[in-house]
Amino acid sequence: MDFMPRHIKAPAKVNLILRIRGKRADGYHELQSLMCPIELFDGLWLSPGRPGIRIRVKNGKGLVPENGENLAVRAAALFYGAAEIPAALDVEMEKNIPVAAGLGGGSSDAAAVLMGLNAVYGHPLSPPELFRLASGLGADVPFFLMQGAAWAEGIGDQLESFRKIQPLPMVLVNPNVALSTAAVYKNLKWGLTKEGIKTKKPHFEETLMDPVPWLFNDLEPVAVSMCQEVARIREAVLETGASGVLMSGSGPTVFGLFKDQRAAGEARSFLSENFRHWRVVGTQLMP
Ligand SMILES: C[C@](O)(CO)[C@H](O)COP(=O)(O)OP(=O)(O)OC[C@H]1O[C@@H](n2ccc(N)nc2=O)[C@H](O)[C@@H]1O
Ligand SMILES: Nc1ncnc2c1ncn2[C@@H]1O[C@H](COP(=O)(O)OP(=O)(O)OP(=O)(O)O)[C@@H](O)[C@H]1O
Repeated sequence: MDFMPRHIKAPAKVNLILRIRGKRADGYHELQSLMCPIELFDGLWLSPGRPGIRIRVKNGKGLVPENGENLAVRAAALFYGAAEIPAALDVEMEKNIPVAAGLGGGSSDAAAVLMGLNAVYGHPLSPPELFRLASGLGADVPFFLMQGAAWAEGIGDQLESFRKIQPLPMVLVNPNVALSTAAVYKNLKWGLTKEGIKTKKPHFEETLMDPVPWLFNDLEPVAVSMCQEVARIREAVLETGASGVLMSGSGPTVFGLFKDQRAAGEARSFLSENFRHWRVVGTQLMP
């Protein structure tokens, strides 16, 4: 089955709130999180190809696998299997989202491929079927099917759309060090019986007006203990006048929120000029 080549965009995310509630017998952690897509995208070209699934990574070579281990390819393979369509796909990936960074890049690529292929083949899979495939690929993947901010519980798979967020200006700083999500959770050393604090789902009107007082991440001290740069970045971003600073997900990327584009722009210039070994990106919460 042929289709017209299609370009799709896969956004990164930040966790504005991330509370770990406990550990399940299978090793996964129960959490509560306010997750929000941001305006930083990987680009993916889906084109019909010879039988099979191939991927070519245009930039960031060596950062992500260019084979069947790439989450985009794994997602495509699951899609073709579930839809009972013979696989024939070329994927070209422009990797802009830092890898193993707490920004959910691989998960977003996977969700974008699931939705993109479902669209080009005329929606053979229902939303619950897509959701099931997404859950099998990783805890963060279902969130990216929501295409907007969401309140997440369970291991990140019980999702509720959260009203549109303000397009708040933000600066992301990544120390150019990869931090494995599995290692960060492991270092949390959470007992099976221990119960974390249960957070009430935040009141969305208040949070959306100003998320700063709500910013919280249980994994931040763990990541700091594994990568001291996270603490240095936090300090440096706060010194630029950010109204709030937090590490995203399992890190090590830190984001700073700013009251307007001008303040964010100045902070971005200052940080990129003075800390050349960090990757500094200007972005905003996706409205
Ligand atoms: C840190 C977050 O990004 C916050 O949104 C997610 O919880 C991580 O989601 P993810 O990267 O999609 O995670 P997966 O790829 O499913 O799992 C990677 C590893 O992280 C750990 N993991 C992940 C999610 C979760 N709720 N509990 C966990 O303990 C597990 O050890 C797992 O082996
Ligand atoms: N398309 C992809 N993009 C990014 N990483 C991928 C991809 N496919 C496979 N991977 C592998 O997955 C790992 C990290 O994935 P990812 O970038 O999603 O982590 P992350 O941004 O830290 O996610 P999280 O926010 O869930 O912590 C790396 O080891 C990388 O090689």
